[in-house]
Amino acid sequence: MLNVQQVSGGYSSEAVLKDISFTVEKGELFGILGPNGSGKTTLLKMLSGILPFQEGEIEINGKPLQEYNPKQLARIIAVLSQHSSQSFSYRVKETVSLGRYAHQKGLFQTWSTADEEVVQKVMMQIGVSKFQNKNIQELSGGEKQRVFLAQALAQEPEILLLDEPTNHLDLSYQKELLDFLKQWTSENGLTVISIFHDLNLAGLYCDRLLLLENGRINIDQIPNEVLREERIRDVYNTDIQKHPHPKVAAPQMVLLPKMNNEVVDFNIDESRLHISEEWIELTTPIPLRTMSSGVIGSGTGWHQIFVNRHVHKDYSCSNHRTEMATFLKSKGFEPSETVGMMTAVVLEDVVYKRFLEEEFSIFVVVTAGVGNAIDASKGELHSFEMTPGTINTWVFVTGELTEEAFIQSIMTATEAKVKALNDLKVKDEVTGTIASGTSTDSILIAATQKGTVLEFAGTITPLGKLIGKAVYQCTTEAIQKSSKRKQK
Ligand SMILES: Nc1ncnc2c1ncn2[C@@H]1O[C@H](COP(=O)(O)OP(=O)(O)OP(=O)(O)O)[C@@H](O)[C@H]1O
Repeated sequence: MLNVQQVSGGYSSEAVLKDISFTVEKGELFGILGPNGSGKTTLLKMLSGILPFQEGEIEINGKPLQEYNPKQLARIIAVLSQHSSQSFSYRVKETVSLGRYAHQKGLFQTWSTADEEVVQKVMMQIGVSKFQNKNIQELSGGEKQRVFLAQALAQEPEILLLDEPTNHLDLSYQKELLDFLKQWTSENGLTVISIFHDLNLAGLYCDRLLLLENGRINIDQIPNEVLREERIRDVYNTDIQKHPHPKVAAPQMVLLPKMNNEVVDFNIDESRLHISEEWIELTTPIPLRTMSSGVIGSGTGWHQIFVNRHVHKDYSCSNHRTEMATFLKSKGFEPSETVGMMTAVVLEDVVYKRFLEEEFSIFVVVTAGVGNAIDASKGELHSFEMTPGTINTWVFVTGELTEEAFIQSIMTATEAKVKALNDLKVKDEVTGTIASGTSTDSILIAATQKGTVLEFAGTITPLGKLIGKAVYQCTTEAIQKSSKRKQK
């Protein structure tokens, strides 16, 4: 549909764009990225035919751009630039109707029924019909943007060129506009070429991205390939990190603000632990990076309060998250800052241990009972039942863990727990075999993310060795304590 071959050019003798080649297929949502001054707007101007280029060729549907006259070009390409400062005093419908200019025929450019139909349809689709009789000056920035989009679409173009379309739009309008453009590309075959400053929106919506750097193409590829950490860090000269979007298979980049990585001068030990009959609590002076399976605060996050709450073994788990959040609030804990777990174990039987290495320390807290012990390899012989957690393991680390180390910490802690059950010969009562855990165990790994970088936490790494030893000892002692209590 659009073919750009070895285009170079700019505003004077010195070329702004150098040797640009790419193609865009019909129905693609194609994003143009690049730092300030890299040539994005210049490229868009050349594609729309308003800025001549000195070398190369731009073809639309196989025909060179220069061979189209302005009216022919306007039937193929519509441009939505940043209109926010435009001050024409037209009514909304008149503004949208200007988009029909290229389609009007004859000497007097008469307004046809077809023109009226297109304008009405587009206004309805974009949601501007309701203020069609208002003066455009009376609209908000977001509403104006929608009117100009309606004008561009009333042109019934094959290609829509956009210069930062989401600029000035609030979150919900950004999403609405891009959802809408995406829908038009897939349903109506519209080709959209748009400049983006927001890499995350580009990554989320575009089929392909072209990254410009100093007037040249750095890469023209799918978003996941273009939005690589090293590349974006180099081209934009800033510190960023890439993460997967939580719901969609799209890359997301987060900025890393300048941080002071001062050594933490607080310990995580028993002095921070408060144990009552109702709950065990540990609070830290700064939020810790967490990975957990808690009822509240599960997944990865940053949390400052850690609560292990005692509930009766017949606790109804039908609405446990809401009930737990209400409980936390009633005790003065902010649920968004808390990792909260539940256990039917008597909290007095908690076991905790702290181990120190030269550069880091760990503090492990375990509550354990084995009333519903299960052999994980034979779980299928059990019916599914939600019961409050029985072995709850907390691992606090003063150090900076990589993502890898977080996951390995969970593995190491789990392996140590399984070994403790194995050595104590805890049995799965249904299968009669050695149990590997209980049906609702929970785990928390929480790290200060300051000080020593701990890259790994496998069983023979410095961190893994401590986690394995501490979890094994704590779990063993906690099971022994609760078993003794049962025997009494
Ligand atoms: N009308 C003009 N006359 C002369 N030089 C220009 C003109 N417009 C832009 N330039 C120069 O061309 C280069 C590329 O500008 P362009 O506007 O294409 O960059 P951009 O990537 O769109 O930047 P931004 O992200 O800041 O909008 C810049 O060095 C700029 O100074």
